[in-house]
Order: sequence, then structure tokens, then C-alpha cells
Amino acid sequence: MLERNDLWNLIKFSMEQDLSKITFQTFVEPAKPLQLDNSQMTIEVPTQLHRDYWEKNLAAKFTDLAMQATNEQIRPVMITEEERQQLTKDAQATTGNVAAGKPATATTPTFMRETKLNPKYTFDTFVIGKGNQMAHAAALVVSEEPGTMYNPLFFYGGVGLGKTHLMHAIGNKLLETDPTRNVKYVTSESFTNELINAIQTKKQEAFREEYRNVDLLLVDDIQFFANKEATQEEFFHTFNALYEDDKQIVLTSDRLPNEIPQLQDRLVSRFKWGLSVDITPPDLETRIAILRNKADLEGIEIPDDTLSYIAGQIDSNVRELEGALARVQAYSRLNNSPITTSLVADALKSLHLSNKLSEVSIPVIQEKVAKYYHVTMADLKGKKRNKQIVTPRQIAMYLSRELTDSSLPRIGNEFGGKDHTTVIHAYDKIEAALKTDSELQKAIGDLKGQLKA
Ligand SMILES: Nc1ncnc2c1ncn2[C@@H]1O[C@H](COP(=O)(O)OP(=O)(O)OP(=O)(O)O)[C@@H](O)[C@H]1O
Repeated sequence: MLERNDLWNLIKFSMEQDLSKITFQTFVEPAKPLQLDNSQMTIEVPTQLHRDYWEKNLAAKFTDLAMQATNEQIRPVMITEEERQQLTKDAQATTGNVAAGKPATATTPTFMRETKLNPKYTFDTFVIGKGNQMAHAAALVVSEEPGTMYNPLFFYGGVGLGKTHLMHAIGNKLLETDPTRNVKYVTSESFTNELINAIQTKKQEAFREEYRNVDLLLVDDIQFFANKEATQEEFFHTFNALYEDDKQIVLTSDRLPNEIPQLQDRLVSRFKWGLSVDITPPDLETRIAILRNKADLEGIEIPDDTLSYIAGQIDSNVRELEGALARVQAYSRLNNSPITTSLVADALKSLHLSNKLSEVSIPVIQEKVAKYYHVTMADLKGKKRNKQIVTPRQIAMYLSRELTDSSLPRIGNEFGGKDHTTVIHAYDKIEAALKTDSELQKAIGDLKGQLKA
């Protein structure tokens, strides 16, 4: 499924082609997509006048374009900025941080949160690679024997790497084996909000009852427990009650427990009682496998070399990788043409996504490449013609062109004053080789990963 911003960007892109410049700038540019569920996209506009214009003149076009892009019926629901602020306030008045006397931190109103298990996040749809192998194995063990081996199971790692997916897979598997089991999935923010709500409505007992009578408790993104005293206090008791009862607890976070600011020591130590496993970004082969899996699941026809091309462009986050594939599919539908590498290049470029690493400088690229291939910076800038040096030099030139905004003569200059035609030659050579040479694909993937880090 195309994510909200991706779908919005595509529709915006098509509207820009169809509408007059002034209409586009006045009505489409200031609009902001807030939420997308199966059949509607909530879009915020500045005023009532914008809303009326959208409903009268743009809504049908939106639905047509969304249908072309996704094959699904999606209608736009317009709300004004003022209405959104009111809704957010209402939501926070009952469940937000207001009760704790703190300014609201959540940018997403509570009514927009999702707390159910996603049936698509299963072990079957999870691709195993080096970066997630151990996490996957631990998840499987826990789903088969909850509350025994690894309690709590703690996944940590960067955004969009599959922590939530694995967590849901455990829940889905347990329910598949025994549908009578009580599984609860919650984000740490929802836990906090539910707690505050319970305090305000004097329903703490019911809250405790609900959380302490589960067989499997899944709490996502517990880094948001940071600085939340009352939540931590309550969670401490929830944790103890479940743990003593041999009920399984699974937690995720973007970092290790002791790196979460202001997390009580007693929680930090409990979180370490079981097993902590990190998930690291997938290597190129895994990224390709994830894309292939996804493409097959969704019935997207796409050649292997085009998949490798996408996997080479997006190298750190699986969510972005999936988003790129969905964008490409939507772009191909909108343009009514099959998916090829050049269509992909266009689709990613039109959304200004292709040059994510543009802050990287040429000397940094040279340094990483030199280190990677065990050559010196002087070799990269020099004139030696042996293969061990020419290939890294060409790779460094390729990456300089790909990842920086520098002109060809400027790149040539940074490589010991070479002519811009040498840079073009190097670029073309590496680009051509990338289509077939898997070792090179891996090297470029690794180097891009390092440069991003
Ligand atoms: N190894 C994998 N195989 C298949 N799909 C994956 C894999 N890793 C991640 N995904 C997919 O990538 C998307 C993002 O994953 P997920 O939401 O689990 O990330 P996360 O680590 O929980 O991120 P966040 O920190 O943002 O919550 C999901 O659609 C998920 O299905």
C-alpha cells in the first residue's frame, strides 16, 4: 500500500501537469495530507474557501488519480486548519499530556492512531537477512514458547527496519496457534494516553485489569517512555505482574534501554533481564529479496535489474524501500507504461528522492572508497592505470556524481585535475557494470550505507 505522503506526492505531481499554475499554487500547494486509511485521505487546507473549492472542483480529480495510481477507491476528506486544531485539542483533552501538566508533544492526534495487529506482518512475509537473522530467530522462539526463554524480548534499531513487523508476527503466530490467547499490542504513546484517560475517568482498575490479564504484551517504541514518570511507574507494575505470571513481554525501541533518557534504573535493569537483539539495515541482497517478495505478493511485474536499481538507490530503511516500489507501481499506472529501469529513475526523480545523500562531500567519498579498497587518497587522485586502482577511482567518481551536486569539471578537479570526459567515462562504465556485476552492486550498496551513516 502506498503511504500517505507518497500517494499525495504522486497526485500532486499529476495535478501540477493538469491545472493552471495559479490554481495549483493557490489550492494544491498549501494542502497537507494528514491521514490515509483504506478508503479516504484526510487533507488539511488553510481556509473554508479552500475546502469549498476542493470539494467542488478537485475532489473528483483526486479520486480519479488515486484510482489510477492504486487501483483503489480513495476519496479526499477536507478539513480546515482550524477544524484540525480543534480535533487535536479535543483528543488531547481526554487522552493527551494535558493531564500531566505538560505541553502536548504528539503531532498526530490520538484519533489517528492504530493499535491492532496487522495481519500482513507475519513470519511468512518477513525476509531474513544478516541484519535481522537473530531477531527473527528469537521472535520465532518466543512465538512458539511465550514466557519461557526470552522474557522480555527487546528489539532495538533504526527506523523502518522491521521491529514492528516482527513484533506483530509473534502476536499473529501465537493467535494462529491458539486463538483463545489474549494478545495486546500497543505503542508506548497509546499506553500513556490510555493511562491518563483512565486516571481522568477514574478507571484505573479497569486499565490494570486489561493490561495485567494478557498472555502476550507487545509495546512498540518504548523510547517514548522517556521523561514520563507516571507512565513508567504504571508500566513497572504491569511488567512485574506479567513477568511473575510467566506472561511474555516484547518491547521495541530505537535504542538500548540504558540510552533512553530518564528511564528509571529499575526499568532499564528489567528490560535487560531477557534478550536484547538489534536489527541493522539490510545489505543489498536482502533489499533485493525484500523487494522481490513484495513485488510478487502484490503482483507487480518488474524485471530483476530494475529491482536491483531500486535497492541500490534506497539503502537504509525498508519502509522507504517499500514506499519506492509502491511509488514506481503507481507511476507506471499513471503513465500507463511498464516498469523499466528508466521509468523507475523518472519516478524517483520526479519526487525529488533520488539524491538523498547530497550533503556528502567529494573528499569524504574518496576517503571511504580508499579505505574500502585499501588504496590511498593519492592513488585515487593520481594517474596509475592498474586495475586495483582504476576501479576504486571510477567508483569514487561515480559516487561523486551520484551523491553530490558537483559539476563534472569540479569532480575532475577533485581527482587531481582530470578532464570532465574522464568522469563521464568512469560514470558510464560503473553504471553499465552495475546492471550485472553483483560484487560491484554490493560494494556500492555498502559504500552508500557508510556514507549515509
Ligand atoms: N525483513 C523484512 N522483510 C519484509 N518486510 C520488511 C522487513 N523489514 C521491514 N519490512 C517492512 O518494512 C516496513 C517497516 O517496518 P516496521 O514498521 O516493522 O519498522 P520498525 O523497525 O518498527 O520502524 P519504526 O522504528 O519506525 O517503528 C513494514 O512494512 C515492514 O513490513
